[in-house]
Amino acid sequence: MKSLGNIRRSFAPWADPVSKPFISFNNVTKRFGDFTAVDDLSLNIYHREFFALLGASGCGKSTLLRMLAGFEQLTSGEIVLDGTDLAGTPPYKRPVNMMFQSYALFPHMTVEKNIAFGLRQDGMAKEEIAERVLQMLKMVKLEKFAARKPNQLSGGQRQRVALARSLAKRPKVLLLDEPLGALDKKLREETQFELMDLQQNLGLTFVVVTHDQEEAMTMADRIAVMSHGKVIQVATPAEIYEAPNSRFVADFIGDVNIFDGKVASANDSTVEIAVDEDFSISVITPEKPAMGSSVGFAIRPEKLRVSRKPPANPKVNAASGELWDIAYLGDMTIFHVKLKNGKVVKASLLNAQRAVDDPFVYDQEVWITFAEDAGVLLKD
Ligand SMILES: Nc1ncnc2c1ncn2[C@@H]1O[C@H](COP(=O)(O)OP(=O)(O)OP(=O)(O)O)[C@@H](O)[C@H]1O
Repeated sequence: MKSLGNIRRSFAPWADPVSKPFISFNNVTKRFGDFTAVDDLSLNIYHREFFALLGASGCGKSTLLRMLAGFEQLTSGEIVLDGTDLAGTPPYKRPVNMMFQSYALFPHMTVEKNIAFGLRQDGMAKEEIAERVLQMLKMVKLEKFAARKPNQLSGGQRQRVALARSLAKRPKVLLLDEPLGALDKKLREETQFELMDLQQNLGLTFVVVTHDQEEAMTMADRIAVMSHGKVIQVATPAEIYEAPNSRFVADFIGDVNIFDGKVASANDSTVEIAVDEDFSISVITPEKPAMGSSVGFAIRPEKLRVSRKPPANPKVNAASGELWDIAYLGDMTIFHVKLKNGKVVKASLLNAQRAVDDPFVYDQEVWITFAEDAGVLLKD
């Protein structure tokens, strides 16, 4: 797994002030009539990065990819690749290739011919084509299937042919629009890791569009979360999850509890938020919200502790309630706790032990507590 590899751990060109972006979207806008699909968007992607564009349907992520590939003209702004403004460069002359869904394979051609197609069009010598195709077949582990037609393959195999075909021309950048959309869960997960290996071994830059947050979290070095043609946050999966910059991102990625309140006090590092008369939240944050302003506090279910005993200070970072629902999922248990103020919060507990002496039961009075650095302040 890439994320555990030492090489990858130190891969962070975006944090290095001397490294130059490989792809830059500078103030890119795309309008269809009076509808703005991409709105004054700026974004940098680095060489060898696995970059994911994540967002709900219609947020503009495919349009962004299609502009990079050259299938769509910009209304304004520029896209720079490796120091060159791409305006005026037709799609087939760009050093990018787009991987289409598996159904874009030619049904009457064998796997081998499908992979060779682009190379032939480019007029590559026959022997060279044969060599390249074999290399691609090995890479996607389909040597034995070279002579089959697409309809004689499984969905996953077809997907791998589509991948081999799009990599055969050795593009500097591979664009993938929902590449694993057609696959079932298990195959999808396997293919995710294959894609990550390939990208790393070939030293390519991948830009993938997906609406599947788990997929983006698994594969990407960084994720851009998009909404209504704008980028809301660009960060590593861990940062997106642990330090969402907005209510939108906190809510979009994973499960979250959000509390609303007003800023009651603040010092250099800590802000106190009054939620109601029995419950206030002390949070360590670099944010400097105005006194009395309305803010939110986001905390993930696994960061909440559930206990039967009241904590030492029951007014700060602690609230009591009733165990409303218990869902045992095997590896973890999810608790829904209905607080005194009526709000239902979600807490998850890892089942690290097989048997528990004194398990939680429904309707029991419990306390949820959390640490000062367990959640984030949301100013919007
Ligand atoms: N050719 C077009 N003419 C008019 N509107 C378009 C055109 N292409 C896209 N749009 C609109 O632009 C918006 C963004 O489309 P886009 O395909 O980029 O979304 P997306 O985020 O990729 O969504 P999905 O996940 O559903 O593919 C949508 O509201 C879409 O209806």
